[in-house]
Amino acid sequence: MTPTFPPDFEARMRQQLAGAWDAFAAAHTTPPPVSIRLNPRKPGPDLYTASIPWCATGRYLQERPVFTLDPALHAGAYYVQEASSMFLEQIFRQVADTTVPLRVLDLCAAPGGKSTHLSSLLPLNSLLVSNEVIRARAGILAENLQKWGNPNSVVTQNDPEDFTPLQGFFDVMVVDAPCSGEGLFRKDPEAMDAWSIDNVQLCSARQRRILSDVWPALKTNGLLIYSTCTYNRLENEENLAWLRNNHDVEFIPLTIPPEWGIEPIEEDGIVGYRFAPHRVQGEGFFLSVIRKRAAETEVSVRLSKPVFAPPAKKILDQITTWVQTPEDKSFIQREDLLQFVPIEQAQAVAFLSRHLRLVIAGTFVATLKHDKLIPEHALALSTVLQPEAFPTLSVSYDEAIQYLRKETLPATESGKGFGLITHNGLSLGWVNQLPNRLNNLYPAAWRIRMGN
Ligand SMILES: C[S@@+](CC[C@H](N)C(=O)[O-])C[C@H]1O[C@@H](n2cnc3c(N)ncnc32)[C@H](O)[C@@H]1O
Repeated sequence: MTPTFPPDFEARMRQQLAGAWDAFAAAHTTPPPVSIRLNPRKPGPDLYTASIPWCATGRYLQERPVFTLDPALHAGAYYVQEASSMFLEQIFRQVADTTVPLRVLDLCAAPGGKSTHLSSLLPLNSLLVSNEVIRARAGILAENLQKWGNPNSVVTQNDPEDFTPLQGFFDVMVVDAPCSGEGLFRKDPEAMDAWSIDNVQLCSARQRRILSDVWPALKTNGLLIYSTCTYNRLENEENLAWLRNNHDVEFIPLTIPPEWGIEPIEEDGIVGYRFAPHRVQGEGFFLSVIRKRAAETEVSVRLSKPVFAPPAKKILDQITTWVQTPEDKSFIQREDLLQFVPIEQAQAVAFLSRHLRLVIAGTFVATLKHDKLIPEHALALSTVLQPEAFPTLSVSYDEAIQYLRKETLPATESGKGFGLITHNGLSLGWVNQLPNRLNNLYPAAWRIRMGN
């Protein structure tokens, strides 16, 4: 049955879509497609049925499995994401230069759909700063990026205005702005109750504020990717026109085969792309790529004194055997926590720590407890874990679920000390092997609660 759309929304969309309103409304009576994006650096699950044309690792599923009960999801082998959003990939295929390390900001990043994608699209010696202003959501973002496992991510929890002083720091900025969410009405019909013209206006004004705050942090010739999951002009075309009127910008066109069903928008010098569910197999989405032409000064990331202490030699000797290619990593110690970042980005991360609230700086390796190193969960999920460094305990599906529920597993014959639990070649986390049982070290906050 066609949903009852908010009357003001329907009236506007009828006008905006001209003759296509009936097809648009009818698309809201069909179930939203289920799609996932595979992690190219982890063994993939054998789940997919069809590829998503604009994303090499995107797959449509025939039906929605119980994702929570799939160990591969918890291991970061894939991310559940609606298909239109995966279009981000085309910018990195067509416009951005990914042969060199890039500094990228994902400003409104939680829960991490675009950030996990960006982290795979960027060279591993790049720096991805994934930011989320709301504290609880920043925690979920950090969890998802740790599961994804790439060493190029930093998670921050800041207001957009905190980025204003970082002049010319970023090569690419993604602003996936908080919006009125018209494009999610099919997936989340309750979003219709929150919709109003006042809220659209409020969102549009907030988006302009966000863009003004972060604009100085983009380099000259740097790319801004602006996206929303809404259809109205106020939050899309009119915000782009406002950007063009207030800043020296160039809109970048992308090459899009017509059969993809994406609607290119070109008017008055602005260029954008609209996704609607009667034309694409995905939800409503809008995206535009903008190059900054104005000359921007670049902040110096050089600091007079080192911010982070290097670990003691004895510790370093041990943890460098736990990761692949330790020579291209910079290891640091923050209180009892040992972590690493790509060596090329060490100075930039130290600089950021002076300006931003870092939730995660690189990959957590271990915690120092009474002179003993306890491996961190993030290391188990890291794509650069040295697999030979720890004994592995390959478990069945039922045992994997037991482990992910943080239940105690029976002892094995394999030895004592820290061991890596794996299922279908994917690392799930650590256990401490004791003579009579395996002590389950899965993070309590991440455990599966379903069905308990
Ligand atoms: C569309 S969602 C981001 C989705 C995310 N990019 C992804 O792909 O998974 C917008 C995000 O902006 C955050 N947000 C809300 N108000 C904000 C503000 N004033 N400034 C910056 N971000 C804000 C929300 O908490 C939300 O996480």
